[in-house]
Amino acid sequence: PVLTVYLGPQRVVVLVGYEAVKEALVDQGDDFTGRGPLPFLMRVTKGYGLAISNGERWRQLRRFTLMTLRDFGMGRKKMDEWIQEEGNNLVARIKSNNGVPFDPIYYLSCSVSNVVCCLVFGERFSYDDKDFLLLLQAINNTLSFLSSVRGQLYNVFPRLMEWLPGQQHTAFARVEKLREFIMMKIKEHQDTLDPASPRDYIDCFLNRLSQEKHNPTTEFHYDNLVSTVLNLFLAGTETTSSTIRYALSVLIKYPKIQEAMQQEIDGVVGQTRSPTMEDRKSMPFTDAVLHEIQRFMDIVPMSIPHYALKDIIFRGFTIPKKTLIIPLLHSVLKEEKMWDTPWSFNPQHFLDEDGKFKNNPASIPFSAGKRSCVGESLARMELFLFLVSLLKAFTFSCTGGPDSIELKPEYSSFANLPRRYDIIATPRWE
Ligand code: HEM
Repeated sequence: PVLTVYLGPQRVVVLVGYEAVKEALVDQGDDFTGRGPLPFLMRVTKGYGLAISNGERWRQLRRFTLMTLRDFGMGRKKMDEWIQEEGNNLVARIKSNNGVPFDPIYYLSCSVSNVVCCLVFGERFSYDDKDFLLLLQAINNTLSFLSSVRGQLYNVFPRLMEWLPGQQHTAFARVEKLREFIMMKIKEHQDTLDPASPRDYIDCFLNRLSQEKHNPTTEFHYDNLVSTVLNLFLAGTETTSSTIRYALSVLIKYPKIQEAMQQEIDGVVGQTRSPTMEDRKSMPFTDAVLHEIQRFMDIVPMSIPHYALKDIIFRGFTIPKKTLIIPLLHSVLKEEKMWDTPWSFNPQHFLDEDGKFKNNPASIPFSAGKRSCVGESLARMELFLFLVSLLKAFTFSCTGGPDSIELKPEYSSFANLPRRYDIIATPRWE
C-alpha cells in the first residue's frame, strides 16, 4: 500500500488504497498537510497563494478562505442563489439552440467560471464578453497543458523545459493575462471598497489586509491575494465543469437513469420553481447518481501531490523530508474491497435496501483530511443545482445513440478529462 518511486531525481511515495490514504491524510493528518515546490504550480502562482503554501502561512489562508466561502452572502445574494441564477441562464442559453446538436463544453465552462466570478469579483459576465472569454481560454489552456506530456515533463525537468521552445510558453503567457485581469479587478475593488459591507472574496481579503497592515508577518498581503484568486479559478472551474459534462455523457449512455432522475426531480421540485439545496435531502437517487459520477469519473486520480516538510514516520517506516507524496485517489475510488462493482457505473453503491442515500468512506474525489479540497461544498452545490436545473428543463441525447458514448477519458494524466460529444437537448415543457 506504500510504494517508493523516483521521478528524475525526485523521490516519490505513493499511497495506495483506502486504508493507507485514510491513515496518512486523516488519522496522521498534521504530518501530511505539506505541499511541495511543484514546478508548474510555483511558476504560475509565483510561489504565493493558498494551494502552494505551507505551515502557518497556509493555515491562515485556508481558514480565511473556508470561512469566506461558508459565510458568503454577506447581506447580498447567497452562493446557492448565484448558482440558481446561473443555472437559469444556462438553461435559457441551451434553449436558444432550438434542439440543434451542440458541444456543451463552452456553455458549461461559462456557467461554472461565472460562479467563481460571483464569489471573487461579485459579478457575473455575459457569455459573449471578450475579457471573460480570454479568462476562460487561459484557464482551459493551463489545465490542458498540465494534463499533457509536456506539462508532466515540466514538473520533472522545469529548467530544461523553460529553455526549450514549445507550448509551455503560450500556456504561461495566457496565465499572465489572467493574472493581469485579476489585478485590474483588485484595483477596481480597492477604489470602490466600503469596509462595512464587503461584496465578495476580494473585499473580505482587502479588509483583512488593511487590519493587518502593521503586522510584518501577516499572510494577508497583495501577492497572496492575487495568487489565491488565481488558485480558485484554476482549481475550481475545469474540475467542476468537466464533471457536469461527464455527467451528461453518463445520462445519455444510460437513458433509464436519466428518466429516473427526472421522475424524482418532477416529484420534488416540479415544473415551476428552481431547485434549492434543501431539495437534495428528498432526492436520494439523484444524490447517489452524482456521487457515483464522481467516483467513476475519478477526475484527479493522483490528487494534488503532498510533500514531506520533515521526516515522517508512517507505519513504522521513515518518509524522508522532501519526498513527494501522492495519495492515489484512483486506487481508493476503484478499490475492490470498498465497492461491489468498482469498474461499472452503479448508483446502487450509494443506496441502501430502502432506496435511501448511503455514503461510503472511500468516496473521496475531493481527497481527505486537513488539506482536502477547500471548494468541496461549493462544488457539490454546483453539481446538484446545475444538473437538476438541466434535467428539469431538458432530456439529453446524441445523434449516435447511447452506445456511441465512450466513458473512458480522452486524456488521462494529472486529470481524467472526458471526451467531447455534440449533444441534443430536447425541452421537456413548453
Ligand atoms: C468537482 C470539482 C472538484 C474536485 C473533484 C476537486 C478536487 C480537489 C482535489 C483532489 C484537491 C487536492 C486536495 C489535496 O491536496 O489533498 C483540491 C484542492 C483544491 N481545490 Fe478543489 N476540486 C473541485 C472543485 C473546486 C472548487 C469549486 C474550488 C474553489 C472555487 C476548488 C479549490 C481548490 C483549492 C484552492 C485547492 C487547494 C487547497 C489547499 O491546498 O489547501 N476546488 N481539489
